[in-house]
Amino acid sequence: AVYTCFEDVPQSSHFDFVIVGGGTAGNTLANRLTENPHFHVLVLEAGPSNEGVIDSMVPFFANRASPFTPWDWNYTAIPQETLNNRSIVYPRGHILGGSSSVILGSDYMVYTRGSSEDWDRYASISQNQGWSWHSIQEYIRKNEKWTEPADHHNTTGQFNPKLHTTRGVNSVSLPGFLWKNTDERIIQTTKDFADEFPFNEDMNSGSHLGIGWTQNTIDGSTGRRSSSATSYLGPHFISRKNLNVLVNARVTRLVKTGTSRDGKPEILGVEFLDANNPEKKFTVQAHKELILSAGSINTPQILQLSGIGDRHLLSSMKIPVLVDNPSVGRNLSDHPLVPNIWRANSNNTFQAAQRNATLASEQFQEWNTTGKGPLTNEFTNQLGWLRIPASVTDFWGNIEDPAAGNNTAHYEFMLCNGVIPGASALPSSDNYFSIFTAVVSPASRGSVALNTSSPLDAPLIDPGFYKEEIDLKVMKFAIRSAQRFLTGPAWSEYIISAVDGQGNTTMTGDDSQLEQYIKENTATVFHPTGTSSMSPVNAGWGVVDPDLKVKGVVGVRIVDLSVLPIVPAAHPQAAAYVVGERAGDLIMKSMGSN
Ligand SMILES: Cc1cc2nc3c(=O)[nH]c(=O)nc-3n(C[C@H](O)[C@H](O)[C@H](O)COP(=O)(O)OP(=O)(O)OC[C@H]3O[C@@H](n4cnc5c(N)ncnc54)[C@H](O)[C@@H]3O)c2cc1C
Repeated sequence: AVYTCFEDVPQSSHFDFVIVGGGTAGNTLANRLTENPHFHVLVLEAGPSNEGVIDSMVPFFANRASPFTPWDWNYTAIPQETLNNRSIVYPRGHILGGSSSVILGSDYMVYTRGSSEDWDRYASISQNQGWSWHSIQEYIRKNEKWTEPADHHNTTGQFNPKLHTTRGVNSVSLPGFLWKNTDERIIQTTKDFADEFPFNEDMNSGSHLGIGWTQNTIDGSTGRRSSSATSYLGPHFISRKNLNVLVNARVTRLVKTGTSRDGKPEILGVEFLDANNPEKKFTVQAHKELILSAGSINTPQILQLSGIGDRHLLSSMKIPVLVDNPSVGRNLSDHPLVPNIWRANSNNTFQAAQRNATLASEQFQEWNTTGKGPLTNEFTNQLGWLRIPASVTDFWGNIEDPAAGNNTAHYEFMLCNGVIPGASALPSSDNYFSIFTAVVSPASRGSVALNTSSPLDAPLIDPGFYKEEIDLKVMKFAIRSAQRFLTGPAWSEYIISAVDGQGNTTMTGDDSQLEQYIKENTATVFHPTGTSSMSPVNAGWGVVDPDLKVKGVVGVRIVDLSVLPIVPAAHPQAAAYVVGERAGDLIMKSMGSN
């Protein structure tokens, strides 16, 4: 069951596994471990329950769940020199379901598995074939539950049914509401410009290049978002006697409980604050393993607060050093994103309901009573995964191509029928079309580090955008590519003119004007990864072994997106689910339980 008060949690003295963070990967693991009725699991989640949070249920209200709400950690990144010293908002889910429950403005419920080369690179970096594309297919099948889109439209040619299954846990669907005015133009342009913008029937095959229909974590039968909380903690799972979830429980540090025979600290305890009783610190101990699933920002923060990290940083905060590991919090990779907006000759865009309260209310009623209509969708019906063509000579100079291989994208298009509410300021009049561009195989790296020794203070988050100039070059190419896309004949009567960005910058100017446009308008796609990276056993770097056990200690694994060494060229919630599923498998096997 889900509890709001620690005293109400039964068997509070005996838990085999304690999972810190009821997010995407954490809830997946909690579900799999409690398939064994003898394993008692406690999940400690800092945020509130997702029950009744309408903004987290309605796909099109996704942007309202974050930022600056109780369901968000409300982080801001440190000022980025490369973005004219701007500090950008850096949302993270603070709610049961974690970041799979909050989806803001420019990012959605997009379900993308990445390219096969991304996963094969993880296997190669970690020297463990269990992370290869071939090996993770079983976890994709355990995760995905394909559902018909909410409007039951004919989906022939919009996905490849052979790649999908209805047997998993987490609902996935195609768009449940079609925007004919833009859907048809986008697909037509993949025919008109087939060389540069080829159509891809299903970008989740492992070969993701091209433009195709977006798959989302939405349950088409209800028109509602599917998160790790609604799926893996759904009614027939959360009723298990051995599955206990405590919300409003913020873990402040891990606690050493002993020393192993080979002299390593054994860590099975956690200290946490219960929002109902903020004066008191609680501790709880796992009997078998402690799992950190607090996500790419909070997992390294908790490690550092517990004395696991770079000794120079820890000493400067007067935190006793348990394990000196400079890799903790380093190696962050994320996707920078720029919204590109054009005035459109249409009155059938997102803006119609934004400016008409009666229409907005009708759309909500339709969603609420029938599970149909425009609110069953997120914001993009089509995505593109694209590369700098080999014909562009001298693009990379001496720099090694940062993509995982020749079939992996350098940049992405998210194509939207208007200005997305919350993602950009809504102009007071007219209608729009937008293409969000993102650098999806970045060379730059950032970091997460404690700002103070207080667990209640936000860490310093540095996404490191454009630290490597090549990423800026890729973004320039991506925006010009978006402009080329709209020169297709399908758009000639539709696109009126490009709209200026923040700070009166324009995307249509020369190289240096375009650079200013990028610097003033870059945000994050919210995909930080790699801050507790896995590395080969006995490597001189990295935070966890390929079985996700924390190096240098006994008792703790990390099970969230922070363990993947590089952000995939994908929206990474599917990857977080894969990490949760594989961790379940690894732990069950190590306990002799399957
Ligand atoms: C606004 C937004 C939109 C996104 N949109 C998409 C998308 O459309 N498609 C996609 O594929 N990906 C998307 N992502 C990225 C994706 O959601 C994340 O990469 C993924 O969910 C990460 O999973 P995780 O398990 O690593 O962490 P999370 O799901 O973030 O889970 C971490 C959990 O730990 C909890 N926690 C943290 N610290 C503590 C603590 N001290 N004590 C107790 N609990 C703690 C958090 O509250 C949270 O519930 C989005 C992310 C955000 C923030």
